[in-house]
Amino acid sequence: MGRLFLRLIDDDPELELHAGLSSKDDLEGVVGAALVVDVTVPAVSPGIVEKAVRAGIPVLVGTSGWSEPRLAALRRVVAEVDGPGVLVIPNFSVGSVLATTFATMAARFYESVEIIETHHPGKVDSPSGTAIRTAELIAAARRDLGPVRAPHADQRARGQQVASVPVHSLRLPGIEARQEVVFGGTGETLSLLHDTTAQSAYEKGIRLSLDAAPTVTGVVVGLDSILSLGAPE
Ligand SMILES: NC(=O)C1=CN([C@@H]2O[C@H](COP(=O)(O)OP(=O)(O)OC[C@H]3O[C@@H](n4cnc5c(N)ncnc54)[C@H](OP(=O)(O)O)[C@@H]3O)[C@@H](O)[C@H]2O)C=CC1
Ligand SMILES: O=C(O)C1=N[C@H](C(=O)O)C[C@H](O)C1
Repeated sequence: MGRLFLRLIDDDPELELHAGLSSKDDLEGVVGAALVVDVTVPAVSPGIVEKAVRAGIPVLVGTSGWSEPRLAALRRVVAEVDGPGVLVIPNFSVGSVLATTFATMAARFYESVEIIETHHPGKVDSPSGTAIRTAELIAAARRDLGPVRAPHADQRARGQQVASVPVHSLRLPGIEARQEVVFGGTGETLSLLHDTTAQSAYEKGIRLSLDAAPTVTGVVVGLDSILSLGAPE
């Protein structure tokens, strides 16, 4: 992802790279930048983002692992500093954010829903950030209806529950990223499948996010927040 960002920044005459940092570099390297982009690993992402916010620099986060408790802690830091905002994008693919939006729309109509996410074997975290975000939005859409029905959820093979939604993670060669949200109802199922077949799927969302992030206030989450996803007129 870092390399993809470097290429897109290089291609854009409006943008200039301040510094490209890896795990071996000192974080002081961000000082003086107009925007920090964090595409690292969930274990270090909160520290990087907090450092940038406290240095007065807006942040675009693509790293996974930003569940609601982590976002709540970040909101407190951003409010305390009363400075730049943070744009957190769990998935830069337009198709993925549409699929998550459709899943949120369907959530109130089904008692049962489970998520199957499949990624390349190099992915270090599970469940994926996209699956966590999707499960949390489904639970929020059903807030007055209660948790989803997940029978025998205490058995390990039934997946990890995120906001009551069972999530099953597969790591397989031959796959970039895929998520299927399966709803079960009376005499029917509904499956919403999104497949990322190449990293080029992230390019449009990255360009839009680089444009939007410097002027964001507070903590803003999701590509849907900067896209117009309303129904056609
Ligand atoms: N939002 C989205 O649409 C997408 C998000 N992602 C997420 O983005 C993240 C990165 O993915 P990906 O690029 O595939 O992962 P990689 O493992 O290829 O890259 C991780 C990068 O993080 C760097 N890093 C690790 N630790 C630190 C540290 N302490 N300080 C600074 N940099 C560090 C690594 O540096 P080094 O090379 O020195 O180890 C490396 O450059 C993941 O969380 C992934 O889930 C991925 C695809 C799409
Ligand atoms: O690591 C990846 O590859 C991806 N990570 C993000 C996630 O955890 O959801 C986004 C996308 O699924 C690719």
